[in-house]
Amino acid sequence: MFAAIDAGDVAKTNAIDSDEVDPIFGEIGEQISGAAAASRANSDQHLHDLAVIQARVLFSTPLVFTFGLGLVVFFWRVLVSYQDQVKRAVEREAEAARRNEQRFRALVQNASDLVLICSPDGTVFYQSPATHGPWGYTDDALLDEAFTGLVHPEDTAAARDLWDQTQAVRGATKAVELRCQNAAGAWRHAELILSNLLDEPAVNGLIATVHDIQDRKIFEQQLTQQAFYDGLTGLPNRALLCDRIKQALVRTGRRNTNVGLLFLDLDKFKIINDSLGHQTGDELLIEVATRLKASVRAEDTVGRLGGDEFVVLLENIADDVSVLPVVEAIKKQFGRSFLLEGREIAVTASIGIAFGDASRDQADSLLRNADLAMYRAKAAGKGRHVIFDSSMQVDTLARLELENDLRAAIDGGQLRVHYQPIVPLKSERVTEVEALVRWQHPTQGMISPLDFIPLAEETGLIIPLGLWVLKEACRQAAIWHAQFPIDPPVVISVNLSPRQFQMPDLAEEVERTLQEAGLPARYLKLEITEGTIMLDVEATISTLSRLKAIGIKLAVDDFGTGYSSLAYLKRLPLDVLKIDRSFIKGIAENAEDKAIVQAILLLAKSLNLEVTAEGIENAEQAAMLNSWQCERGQGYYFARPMEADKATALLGRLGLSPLPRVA
Ligand SMILES: Nc1nc2c(ncn2[C@@H]2O[C@@H]3COP(=O)(O)O[C@H]4[C@@H](O)[C@H](n5cnc6c(=O)[nH]c(N)nc65)O[C@@H]4COP(=O)(O)O[C@H]3[C@H]2O)c(=O)[nH]1
Repeated sequence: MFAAIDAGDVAKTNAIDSDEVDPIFGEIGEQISGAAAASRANSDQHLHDLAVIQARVLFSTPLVFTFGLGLVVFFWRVLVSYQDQVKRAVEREAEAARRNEQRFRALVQNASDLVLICSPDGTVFYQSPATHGPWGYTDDALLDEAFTGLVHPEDTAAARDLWDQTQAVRGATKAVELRCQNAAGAWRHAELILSNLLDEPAVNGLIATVHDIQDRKIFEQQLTQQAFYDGLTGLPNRALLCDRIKQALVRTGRRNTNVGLLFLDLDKFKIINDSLGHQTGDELLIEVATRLKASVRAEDTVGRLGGDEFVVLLENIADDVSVLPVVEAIKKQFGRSFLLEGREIAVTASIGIAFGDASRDQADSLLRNADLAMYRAKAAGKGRHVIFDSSMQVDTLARLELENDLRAAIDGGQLRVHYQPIVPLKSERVTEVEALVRWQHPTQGMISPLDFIPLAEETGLIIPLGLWVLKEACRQAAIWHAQFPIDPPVVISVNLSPRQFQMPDLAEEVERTLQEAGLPARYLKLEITEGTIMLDVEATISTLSRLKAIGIKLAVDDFGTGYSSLAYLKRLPLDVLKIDRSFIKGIAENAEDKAIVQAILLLAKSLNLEVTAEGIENAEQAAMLNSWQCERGQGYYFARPMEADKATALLGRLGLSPLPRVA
């Protein structure tokens, strides 16, 4: 049986009766059958399970497939989207890079800066195109050149220094201001910025950026010019002058020398400025500046303090005498007349001189001393120079005091008008009186107008002062007319100063004064000096015409001293020429004076003007002038100026009878 089993002969095996084999085999067989049945059942269960699984699988396969497909699609989409994103990012970066490059290119091409890349030995191996900027170099103009070739010879040392400092330190950036030449050959102010990029593989050189700062430099220079130089003449102004004086004083200590300071003030500048206009005044100042510079050494400083005040600073002055050649040179320059508005005008300057050294002086005290000396020079007459001495400080204080006193005098009733008769030489009767102002000073007594009229003119006090005199004289004349019915009534003559003559409302002011006084205009004569008239003939004609239209008589005072142009003279609406007393003085003994006076008389006749001779001091002069047909005379020979009550008494005594001699 076992053999049949072993041989796999199932049929034979099955045919063997189990009992014949062994009863035990029955048990075994049963057990096996049981086991087989169990096994079968088990198998069936497995098969069933498998079938279930199979069914489940069969049932779930489409789901899995669908799910897997979904995953694939999902991942595909993710992948595609990621790829898109990456692509877009790459494109964006490429675009940004392209734009950056375009921008950089545009910047470099259109930048006004010139950018050079140089090798360590300073040779240019890259040059930005700078054709359109201030530098104007074409693309390769500077290639293979040393970058210092651009730099101004005077700035080459600074450029080399910058190069050495920058080249020594990798990554360093340094800058310096210097001048560089552009393609047209012009030198321009530039800021040279050097960056050491030798460690940068893409560059491997030193970048030199040449940045144009021409405009800024010019602006800076303008600011400096404005701060330290006079805008009109270009000369150092007060601030710079003071600084130079300070420095010069410091140097005196080291060199054991002196500083010499000349303080110049133009004589009569105000008159020129007011009458010929500010533009002409400016022209004069510019010409004065030029002439002053021509009078001194290159190392000396000429400056302008303002107005018509100039200063000359002289260094290394051994003694007082060594400034005199400079003073003479300046005077020589002023010896030539100045051509202003086509006219030759003589201008003089008063010069004050002060010396200083570091041990005792400071800039401002030195200036003040020179200024004081200048005032002394002015007082001594025009065109003079005076050297400072300490006594002048006292005088200046006195002058300041005088100015204050004069202000008080005008308001405080200290002014008086004195009257000097003017007589026809034939009849020697008083037909006219000249009003002459006096100052009754509370402590100094009677002060002559010669001592305060120039000060009043300078300070502008002449305007209120002159108006007061005019009012007082007209008031007095009106009283005399009422008191003494002489026929014709006495004429009152009043002086007008240059400043008064410039008053725009002069004619109106005079007319108002006449009305207030009740004096007819034909009994007022206004005297204007020849100098005032000739300053601006056109303006003079207009002012005189307005006065003439009111009916006032007009006289030229001090005639013969003011270089009148005869051509202009005949255009002026004048009535009288008053010959200056300096000519009358010498007529008896001086042939020249005699000839001048005769010529003036002839001229007056041809211009249809009457003549008054001033300063007649004796009978001989009166007789000579009378014989030359001079109409009128004034002078100590006839009468000195007198107070109003004395003049009133004189007029009352005289009536129409000749004047008794008072001198
Ligand atoms: N040596 C000498 N001198 C004589 C003789 N006869 C008259 N004089 C002086 O000559 C001056 C004549 O006045 P002026 O030429 O207008 O010269 C005047 C005038 O320019 C000015 N002045 C006087 N009063 C006024 C005024 O009210 N206004 C203005 N703007 N100036 C005035 O002051 C100047 C001087 O006036 P005064 O000192 O009063 O001097 C007066 C008078 O006293 C003489 O025979 N010999």
